[in-house]
Amino acid sequence: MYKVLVSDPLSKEGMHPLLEAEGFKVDVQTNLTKEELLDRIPNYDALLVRSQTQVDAELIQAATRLKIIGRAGVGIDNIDLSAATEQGILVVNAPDGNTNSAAEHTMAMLMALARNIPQAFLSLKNKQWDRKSFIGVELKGKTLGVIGLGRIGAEVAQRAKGQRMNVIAYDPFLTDAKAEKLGVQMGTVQEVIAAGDFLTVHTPLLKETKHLLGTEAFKTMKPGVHIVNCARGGIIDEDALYDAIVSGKVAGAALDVFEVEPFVDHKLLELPQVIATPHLGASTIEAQEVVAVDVCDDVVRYFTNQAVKNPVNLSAVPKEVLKKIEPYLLLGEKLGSFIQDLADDMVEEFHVTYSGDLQDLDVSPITRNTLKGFLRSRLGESVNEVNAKLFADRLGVTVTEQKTSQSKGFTSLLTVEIVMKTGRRKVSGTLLNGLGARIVRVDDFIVDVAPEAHLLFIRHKDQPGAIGRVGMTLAEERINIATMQVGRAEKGGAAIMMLSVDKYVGPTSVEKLKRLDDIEDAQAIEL
Ligand SMILES: NC(=O)C1=CN([C@@H]2O[C@H](COP(=O)(O)OP(=O)(O)OC[C@H]3O[C@@H](n4cnc5c(N)ncnc54)[C@H](O)[C@@H]3O)[C@@H](O)[C@H]2O)C=CC1
Ligand SMILES: O=C(O)C(=O)COP(=O)(O)O
Repeated sequence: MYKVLVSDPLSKEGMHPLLEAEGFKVDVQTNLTKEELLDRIPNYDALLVRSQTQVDAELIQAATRLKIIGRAGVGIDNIDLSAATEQGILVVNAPDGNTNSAAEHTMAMLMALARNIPQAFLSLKNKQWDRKSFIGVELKGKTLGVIGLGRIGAEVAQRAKGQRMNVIAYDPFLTDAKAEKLGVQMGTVQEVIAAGDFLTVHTPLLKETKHLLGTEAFKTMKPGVHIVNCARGGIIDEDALYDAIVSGKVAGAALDVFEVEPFVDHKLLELPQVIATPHLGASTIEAQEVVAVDVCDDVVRYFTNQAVKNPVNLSAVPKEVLKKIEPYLLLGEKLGSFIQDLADDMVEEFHVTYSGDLQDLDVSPITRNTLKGFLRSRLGESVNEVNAKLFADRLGVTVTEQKTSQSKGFTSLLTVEIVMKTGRRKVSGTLLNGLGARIVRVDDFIVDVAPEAHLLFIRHKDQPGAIGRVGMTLAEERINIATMQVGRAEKGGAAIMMLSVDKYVGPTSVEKLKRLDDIEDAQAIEL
């Protein structure tokens, strides 16, 4: 008998695959304290949650019998994925079931915000017939800026078109074809932020999207902009939003999600321009039924030895193979992540080439890990070596794997090349005896740098003073240089600098570098 604990409210109708299957005992206990959960979890084979239960490393460590965690929804930021993977626990989610509900909730919030509906209702409840205080604005003809045009963002964009809004969107994986199909204009993130009369965010919460709308972004927005967040708290900096509303720059905000949840007292709610719901985007009868069916189905599949439909973690590599290729898995992941930071346009092709010793190995797990590194910095932790290829297919990125005998003098060489409409970028890495992983080539330039932490790749003209200007600018930004290499194709021609620095180089500092004389491009790389 497999024991399943359901620790967040799931639709009873949606749980039928599990309730009807033989050999499962389901306990629904949705109000457990952390201590109670820690105490009971060792008795269970499966755990089903939504966003409220914090499945942290402590809980996972205590879960000695647990084989599978099902997240009845999209976001998996309440689950410590690496702790689960380390302990061999499979995590599955339900990525599609609540898309429609979240999109409808976003539209409801957008319209309620434009017409002050919650505020007017509250006033009427307080026995005031006040028609003057709640003059709204129309949506028709206004511009909606959408940041993150994935499942939900795309649905919102289509609905906004129905309201006769103009839609401008930014998503690193947005293709011309998709933009055309949805009838949206494509822009950079800065262009979207500056163009919107209304702005709505639909990205996961990642290192790259944390405080995406912060003090600097608010400065560049249109005065009187309205902001909607039905994705994740933390994408918008709540303190910066508060200040922008108080200063009059932002006319109002509609929030379904918050940096810390749950709460009952929040300073943003003291502002009359803010309307809010307690994380209700996915809370419809329909969505809850579908997401519960999806995860319950996967739990049954897992225990009856069938392939699960929505795996979020776990490698499919046999242990013996894993041992041989393990060091290259990490190198591949780092190279994938490195090349993502070099991509300045939609990536259409992703090629991984193996040479030297690597020719004799089964390299497909390395390719999957490289692809995972590439996609993860944009799509978050839900991308893993199991599902990375699936994500690439969905995004229309062609992935190839090749072996060649040309290892350019290295014992083994792993090269990742991306092809975009605007050009190609390439990075190679190797494992050096005693020194570990190194990046040895970027485009056609030879470098030698450990793929770690904060790097800066600069293309410049080989002219006196260029290096000094970069050094001065970084000093002004209080960024310390740890190592620096320069290389050039020919005297006075194209040249590069590869720096490792002591802290994250933010977009403002990168822009400053790009504006320097003789500097053609600068890219911050976070590994
Ligand atoms: N309020 C609620 O109850 C619900 C919230 N959500 C949240 O909504 C968000 C979106 O969900 P889905 O559309 O299903 O996910 P998705 O994975 O289909 O779409 C996310 C999109 O964000 C894009 N993205 C990643 N980094 C970006 C960046 N720096 N700038 C712009 N775009 C970036 C990705 O390329 C991707 O297309 C997630 O955070 C999810 O957890 C989802 C369902 C319900
Ligand atoms: O699916 C998601 O990402 C959500 O945010 C929905 O969260 P919930 O299942 O309603 O707690």
